[in-house]
Amino acid sequence: MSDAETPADPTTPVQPARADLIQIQRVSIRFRQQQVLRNVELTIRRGETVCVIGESGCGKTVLLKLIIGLLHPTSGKILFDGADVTRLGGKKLVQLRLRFGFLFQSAALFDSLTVYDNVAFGLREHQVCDEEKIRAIVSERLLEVGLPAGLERKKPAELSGGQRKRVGLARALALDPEVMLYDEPTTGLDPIMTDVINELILQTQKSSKKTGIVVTHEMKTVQKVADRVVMFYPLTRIGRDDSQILYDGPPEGLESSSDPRVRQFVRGEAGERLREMAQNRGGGV
Ligand SMILES: Nc1ncnc2c1ncn2[C@@H]1O[C@H](COP(=O)(O)OP(=O)(O)OP(=O)(O)O)[C@@H](O)[C@H]1O
Repeated sequence: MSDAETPADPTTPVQPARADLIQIQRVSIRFRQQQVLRNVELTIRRGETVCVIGESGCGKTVLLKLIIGLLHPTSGKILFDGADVTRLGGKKLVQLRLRFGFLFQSAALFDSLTVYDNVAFGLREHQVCDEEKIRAIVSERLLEVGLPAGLERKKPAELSGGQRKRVGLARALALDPEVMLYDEPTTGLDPIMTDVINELILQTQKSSKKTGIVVTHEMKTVQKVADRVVMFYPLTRIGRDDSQILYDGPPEGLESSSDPRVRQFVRGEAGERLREMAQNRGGGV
């Protein structure tokens, strides 16, 4: 009998929900010669929405993939609700991933399936309910993300970028996950649609008290949805003993951070990078 089938022992007191939902403990990852993360320590608490920011290539997406066991750390541990993700495989890993919803940069929809079938995909795959219930859930989720009726028969190629993101969000929410992972959810959208997606993320997080991790380059997204912001820095730019996390705190504190690298990043000031590029070319700015 698997753990999942073991009947609950009524004499065992119910464990209170663990406040520290995701614990990243001294995690490092290297791809061949390239070290991307080094001794990262980070705890995500249940119910909070954490925005992860940082320069392109500093390892934000790698971090999300480590959390759901798509990548394995070279060293260190990742605990989800007390279970060591790095040791899970097979059925247990599938069960773990069911507790997560993902909205990827590209929305990652199946091109050959209709909007309806895309949103229904996970529910059918994991046989969580019958078709009648699936129909009700799909309609509810599409309504939640503000997509008009009739759109469910279309294919992804017939949708705008913003509509595709919303279908991706509806699909991610279909299984009512505990944790939502968003990887650059507003990239490529116009400012209005960006705000629509930000608002949907905010509503999702607040109404169902989900835990959320949002990888983003958009400071408006950060200001709107984050309870907490974590800023990573590329390993190539820091010393051997320096922490890769430059900032961990509330969004309001970013602008006044004591670290000039944080202030420059959030203001989008390229000063240091321009000087480096000029130096590499052998000239001044
Ligand atoms: N599976 C992989 N194999 C080899 N290298 C990888 C793999 N996945 C990521 N990398 C490398 O790890 C580094 C960090 O990648 P990652 O996608 O996490 O960056 P990021 O911070 O999300 O960047 P961006 O903001 O541009 O999306 C990159 O240099 C990338 O080439």
